[in-house]
Amino acid sequence: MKPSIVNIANLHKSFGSQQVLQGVNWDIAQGKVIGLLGRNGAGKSTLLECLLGLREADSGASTLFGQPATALGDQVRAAIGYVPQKSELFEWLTPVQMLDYFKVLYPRWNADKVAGLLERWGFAGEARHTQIGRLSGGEKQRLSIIRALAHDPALLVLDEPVASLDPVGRRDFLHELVDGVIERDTTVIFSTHILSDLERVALDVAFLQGGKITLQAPLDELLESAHRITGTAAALARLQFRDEIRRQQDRSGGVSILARLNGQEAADLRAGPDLRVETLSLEDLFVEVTK
Ligand SMILES: Nc1ncnc2c1ncn2[C@@H]1O[C@H](COP(=O)(O)OP(=O)(O)OP(=O)(O)O)[C@@H](O)[C@H]1O
Repeated sequence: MKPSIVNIANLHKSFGSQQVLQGVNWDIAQGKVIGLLGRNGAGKSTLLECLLGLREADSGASTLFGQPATALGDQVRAAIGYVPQKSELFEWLTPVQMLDYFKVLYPRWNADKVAGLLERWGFAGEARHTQIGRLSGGEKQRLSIIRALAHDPALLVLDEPVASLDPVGRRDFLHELVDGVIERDTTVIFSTHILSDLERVALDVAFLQGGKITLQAPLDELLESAHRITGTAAALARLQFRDEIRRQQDRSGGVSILARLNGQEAADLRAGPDLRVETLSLEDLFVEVTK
């Protein structure tokens, strides 16, 4: 079994009376690539910040590489790459100056990789000597990603990394993630709302809902096994599932169950009367799980 890189135990965080994280438990093994999903305001950024020790939780613990996130040693710090939702780059420096500044801080800085990414990601010409404050939102985001990848981190945490990228920028980023990062057994956690991107790179998905990770599974397995079963309350009342995700009743009295089924279980249900059994797209699944 691969070692655990991130371990979160019973993490709570409130802002005033608003309880955002309500007992998050999450264990992430080395080499996992996880897409973190949740509705706007679900607490994804808060969770990623608490996970990294950048924001103090009210209770509970987060450990990275076995060390408390709030007291990381230099070696562990140097093994982490982070792209925040709003990048805080040094606006008065140029991209080259900013990267030179960070280079000194990281023993494993990969200068060849940085040069290649600058070249391919739109910083071949003038932009590399333009003050960062004058770059567009997408250019700043690319730069923030370059900075996070530059030291070949063992743990990469990305908070909506592609939100301001155009389709070409997103494709370039996904390429880099698949070829340059995931292949090296890097552990990656990234939050996103762009589900099509997730289907291209995420091996696992985790849903944050109601302040907890309510579901985590390999994406392909989940898409294959997740079914929505609908029918009358009477027909569904009899059904019990080994792997039921949620069960709810709508206003008209109809019931819908979201459950993970194997092929045989789905076929048996379909053969019975009064039930509708459907597989779900990732978007449908997102809607169902985060209701
Ligand atoms: N510093 C803060 N002070 C007060 N409330 C905050 C603070 N940071 C976050 N919140 C609140 O906590 C909740 C979760 O915010 P968070 O940014 O973690 O959500 P998110 O899942 O990342 O959302 P999105 O998908 O929109 O980026 C929101 O309701 C937000 O308003």
